Amino acid sequence: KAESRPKYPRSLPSLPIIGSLLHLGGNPQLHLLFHSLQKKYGSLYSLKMGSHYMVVVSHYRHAKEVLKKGNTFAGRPHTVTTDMLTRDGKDIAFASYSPLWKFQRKQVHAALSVFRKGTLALEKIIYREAASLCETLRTSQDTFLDIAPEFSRAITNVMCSLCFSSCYKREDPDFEATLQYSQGIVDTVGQESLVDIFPCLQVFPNKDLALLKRCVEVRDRLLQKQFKEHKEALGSDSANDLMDALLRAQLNLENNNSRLAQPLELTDDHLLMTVADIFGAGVETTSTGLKWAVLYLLHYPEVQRKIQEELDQKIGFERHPQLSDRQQLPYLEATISEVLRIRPISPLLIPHVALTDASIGEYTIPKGAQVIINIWSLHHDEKEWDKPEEFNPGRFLDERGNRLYSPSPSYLPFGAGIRVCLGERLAKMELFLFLAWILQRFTLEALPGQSLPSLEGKFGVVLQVQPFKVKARLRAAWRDGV
Ligand code: HEM
Repeated sequence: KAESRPKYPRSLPSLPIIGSLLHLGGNPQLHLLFHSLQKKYGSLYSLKMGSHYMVVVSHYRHAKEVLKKGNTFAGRPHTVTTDMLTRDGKDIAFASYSPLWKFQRKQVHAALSVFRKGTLALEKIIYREAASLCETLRTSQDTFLDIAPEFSRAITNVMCSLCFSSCYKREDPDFEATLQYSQGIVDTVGQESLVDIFPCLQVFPNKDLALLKRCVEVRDRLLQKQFKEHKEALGSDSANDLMDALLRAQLNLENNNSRLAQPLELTDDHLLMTVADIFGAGVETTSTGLKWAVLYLLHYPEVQRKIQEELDQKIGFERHPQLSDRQQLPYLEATISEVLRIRPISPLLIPHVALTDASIGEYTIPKGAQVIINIWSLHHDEKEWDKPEEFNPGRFLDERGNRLYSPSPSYLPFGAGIRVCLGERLAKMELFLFLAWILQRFTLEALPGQSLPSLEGKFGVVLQVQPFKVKARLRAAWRDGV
């Protein structure tokens, strides 16, 4: 009996060594390039980056199949840059599926749930930072300001509180170093740079790699300092942040390992890389989300006005917005959803790897294949979204203005399944609270007499916003000394 032959996804032409590189035309906007290749190769196709076999997924049905098929696609590729960043995958985001990875995820998840309440209530930390950000905007309300560093500062401080219970003053040299190394990492990691495609190139001097190395050194010096202080203080009542939680988990594991069928070792490296990961994954993503939101509000002042009307009606001017107001502010919530749709912060997710021979739809996917899920394509699929390039928060609301949670299944800004973003709830809290606080007090304005700043993103580990300036004008109700 003839066995049915495996059917592989259609492939871009490929040459030895360089693979399909010539057919990618050197376009650095990989999400757009992959999106456009669908026209010729269909919604599931393959290509070779150097010698790596990659499958690109552009339809939500296939995407959900990949993300929700247990751990089949829960691997991650090793790359030169991410290995340098994570001490060879000892973190969560870039580590392949393993029992230890599961343990690390579980610990962080548990810690984040605890931190929603209690002394380290994340909500209160965000209020503190939102208040401080509003104060900065108030003092510079007559100038056009680059708001990006202000968002980075605010979110960095939220993450510093969460990870280390520390909060930096503006001038603190450690804080400035943190801001700088974070930017350096965003500029260098995951760009599908040549070193990642051809690891052998790392023997030649490489500017990006040298910068990443310097940034990692600075990060490690600061991490080590926190680690030492936390280890010394462990056991005292003040032990309450993510680093403490992981130190306790490490101790528990050491004490209980003999009872486990498969002993696990959470080394200091794993612990440090987990904290660094949460910090890294938490800062750039959320501040980028805030930047996109502000940029879209400059382009669509009518959306800004509607959010302010909603805030004025539901909250007024006597108190600040709180997390419990979310249900009351569906238009703001819908605007956040629409920002994450139209400019997905992580447009290609993080690459997944098939851990066994597998399939997607009718196609055979060999073990070891990298699977790239093009969220950009999902979020701009014309069959799912009416005029996808139009910014329209209304698409997330029903006719009565109530919030519709998923107008289309083709919406996955945080991924799904076992690798879903660990910080989704925290990120949504931050986006909601920072925007609500800012728009309750200020109206955001673009530079007059000039064309509006570009809505084109720059592909990288996050979809970056090009620098722009904004004036935050205090609204009438707040002008008299609030
Ligand atoms: C608006 C903000 C954010 C967005 C849009 C976002 C989105 C994502 C996406 C798309 C992934 C990849 C999922 C995949 O590969 O399938 C991811 C992974 C991850 N995110 Fe987020 N994220 C955000 C904020 C955060 C925050 C605040 C934290 C930390 C508390 C965080 C922690 C993580 C971690 C640890 C992973 C890796 C999960 C794993 O590989 O198992 N993220 N995020």
